[in-house]
Amino acid sequence: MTELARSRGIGLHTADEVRAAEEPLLAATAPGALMQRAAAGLATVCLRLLGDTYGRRVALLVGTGNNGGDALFAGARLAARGARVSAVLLDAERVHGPALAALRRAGGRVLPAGAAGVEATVTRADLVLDGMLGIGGSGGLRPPAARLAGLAANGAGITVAVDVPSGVDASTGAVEGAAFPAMHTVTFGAVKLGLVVGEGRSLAGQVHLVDIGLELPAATVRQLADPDVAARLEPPSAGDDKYSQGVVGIVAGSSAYPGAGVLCTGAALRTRPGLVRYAGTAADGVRAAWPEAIVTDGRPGDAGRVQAWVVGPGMGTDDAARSVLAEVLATDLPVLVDADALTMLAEQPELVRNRTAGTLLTPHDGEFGRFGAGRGGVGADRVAAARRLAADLGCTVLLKGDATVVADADGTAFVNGTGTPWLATAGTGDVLSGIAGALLATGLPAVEAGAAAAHLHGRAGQLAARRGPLLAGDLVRRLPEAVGRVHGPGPAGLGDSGP
Ligand SMILES: NC(=O)C1=CN([C@@H]2O[C@H](COP(=O)(O)OP(=O)(O)OC[C@H]3O[C@@H](n4cnc5c(N)ncnc54)[C@H](O)[C@@H]3O)[C@@H](O)[C@H]2O)[C@@H](O)CC1
Ligand SMILES: [K+]
Repeated sequence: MTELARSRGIGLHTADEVRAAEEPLLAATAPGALMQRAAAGLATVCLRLLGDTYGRRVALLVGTGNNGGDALFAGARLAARGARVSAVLLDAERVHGPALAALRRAGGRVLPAGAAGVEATVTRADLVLDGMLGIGGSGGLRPPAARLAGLAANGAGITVAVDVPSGVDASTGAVEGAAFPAMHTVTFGAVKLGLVVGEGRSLAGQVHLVDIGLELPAATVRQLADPDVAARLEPPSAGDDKYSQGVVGIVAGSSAYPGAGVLCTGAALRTRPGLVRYAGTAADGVRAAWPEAIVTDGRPGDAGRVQAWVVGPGMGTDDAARSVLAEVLATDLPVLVDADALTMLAEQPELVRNRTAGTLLTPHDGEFGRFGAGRGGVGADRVAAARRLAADLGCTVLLKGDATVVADADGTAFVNGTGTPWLATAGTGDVLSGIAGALLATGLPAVEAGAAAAHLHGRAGQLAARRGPLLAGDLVRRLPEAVGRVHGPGPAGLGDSGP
């Protein structure tokens, strides 16, 4: 197996996939065995978070399904270790019977959601365990559940979600109304896609995966961690020369606004310094900033041989820009299309429909909405949105966001884990394009180049933000460190494990 095939990243799964995988396992194991595995893993994480358990107050928010059962069985384990555990039942008539009995046997207290002492119980708890809704939840939280989520948010305790924060769609990360704000989510059998994308990402906090023996199908959506990105970013070998590491050509910026050209070219150089070419009207600015680049103020065809193109950031949308875009897309080379080039492409999508080489589109939500398949906006299911546009155009779409999504026309997708809110700054998109273009030129498939670039970009953002507010230029300066970081010995966890 190649290094790349081994480094496939962490699989992300939908609620339906998890339910389908549970069925045969439930049939093959003793009744209740899976729930005990889940509860044991859950209790272990809670014990670790609590530190000293004896006498600590734990509130369980208990819904009507198996998610509530997990919380109750875990609560019984914590009570057996000396914690003072109270279970708040959303519906006392519909609750997992054996789990409730186990909590009672262990000395736990039980009260209905409407009881007078609920507010104090939840807000003063050292740890609040959210077992209201798991993968069986749908739609927004109903009022009693929404109220409990609000109390937990205002309380002082550590908030821990069981499997998925209640109110978050486990498959999409969408939230309708209120949701439980978890500092930690203990999830069973597989990392649910909704924990790492959309609103679910920030509501899930740190994700802990408990193995309960599920055998899942190969994931169609994955998240790269540092070692996976390192495998896609081979250092040059002894036989390499400046041409053999992948040469990217950049068309970005303009004479009036050279910044995008400078940032994009710099990012490409700092990612893959072998050789970067630039062609466009920001030539003077790029030459002054990056003497290492080979620069022409002519057309792309005058730039010399490249293995991939980046076209778009700050290039304008006039007739000259349109003809440059058409020239680049008429090549049989991989092309990254960003910013102004996306605006032009949305009016002429036929320019990419029949391309045979990889085409990577990198829209933000506004640019996404300009395409036919993007009308109506991105919506709450960001992975589905990226897949829709990719399938419509027969290309690869990198949809920027808090958790950037990269999707291929065949449905293969990645969700990035390293994004930081600091990246919402002018010029950071130009940097991302430079990184992804440099990786495209190494021969990586567009979806992989996009995913690895988003990861590196986020890492550079995390590193730069440690010193305070970041500018796009700081990202370029931090790129060598980000590359070093992914090659380092860090643990192979979810991609957001920090700088
Ligand atoms: N199937 C299994 O063997 C295992 C399941 N596990 C747990 O079971 C969970 C799934 O259990 P369930 O399928 O029982 O489903 P849930 O426990 O997620 O919730 C289902 C219940 O919630 C109610 N509900 C749905 N939407 C609601 C809303 N918006 N507001 C209020 N109530 C709502 C439904 O009426 C139903 O009674 C998993 O997330 C996991 O925590 C784990 O114990 C591992 C093993
Ligand atoms: K939950």
